[in-house]
Amino acid sequence: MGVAVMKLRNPPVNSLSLECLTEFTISLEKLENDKSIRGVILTSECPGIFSAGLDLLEMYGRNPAHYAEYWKNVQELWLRLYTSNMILVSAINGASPAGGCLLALCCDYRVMADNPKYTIGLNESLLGIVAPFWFKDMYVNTIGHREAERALQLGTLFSPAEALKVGVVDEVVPEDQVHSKARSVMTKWLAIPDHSRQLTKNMMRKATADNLIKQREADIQNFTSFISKDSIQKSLHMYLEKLKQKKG
Ligand SMILES: CCCCCC/C=C/CC(=O)SCCNC(=O)CCNC(=O)[C@H](O)C(C)(C)COP(=O)(O)OP(=O)(O)OC[C@H]1O[C@@H](n2cnc3c(N)ncnc32)[C@H](O)[C@@H]1OP(=O)(O)O
Repeated sequence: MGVAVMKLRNPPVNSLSLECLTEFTISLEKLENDKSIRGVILTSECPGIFSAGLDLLEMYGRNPAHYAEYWKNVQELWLRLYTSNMILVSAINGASPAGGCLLALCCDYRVMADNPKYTIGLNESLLGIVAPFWFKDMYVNTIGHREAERALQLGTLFSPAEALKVGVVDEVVPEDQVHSKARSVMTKWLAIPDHSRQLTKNMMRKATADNLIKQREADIQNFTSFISKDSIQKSLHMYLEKLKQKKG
């Protein structure tokens, strides 16, 4: 029925390394250019993890040129996903913090597995970093200003039930039904004529995408100088140590 399933596979946690981001963007571009494909189901092949978000090791201990290159690719993937003409449905079958949540938010519909161990949200402030304006814009578009304001400041990671309540996801289903539900949602969306659905999507999303497009270079500069700061590098170091210690 012209539907592709994209499975993220970058063990152990599907972090979005530079290589992973680049491959993702290229695959998406290929699908976008394949006229037989009308929809994509985005999911993960890593057990229990949808995506751990941006790769912290791409943002820690590197040089400014690397940070700039990395951020340019983060922007590129986001723009492609957010403005895709295809129907995107995410089957969120695991934890989905920060950049993982960002991927899901780009989709037209989000189905999440009902497992309280899986959380989702933009938790950047917990890491001592700040979600950029275009992450924030998409959050506001999805859950409204007040909820986004609170969730962004607190770095809230929502359980599936909370995520459903606040509107971060559209549906929560038993874990073994995530993929079948994503497929049935896709079938419903495929019944809508492409041209009217695409024009409507574009109307809803264009202003948010244009907001980044018109200041991409400044956003890269801003990221590079922010992430290069000693204080921010220290925060990332502490966060990485905390992740290690968690293992015991
Ligand atoms: C204007 C400036 C703007 C700046 C904005 C920058 C925006 C950033 C957005 C982001 O996406 S930042 C990344 C945020 N991600 C997280 O906070 C997730 C952190 N990870 C976790 O919470 C957990 O790892 C998990 C995903 C819930 C999985 O838990 P699990 O117990 O299954 O695995 P771990 O033992 O914790 O991890 C295994 C292994 O993977 C490493 N790792 C985890 N997450 C990342 C990551 N995002 N990047 C790189 N590496 C990661 C972890 O350190 C372990 O490594 P080890 O070597 O095996 O110890």
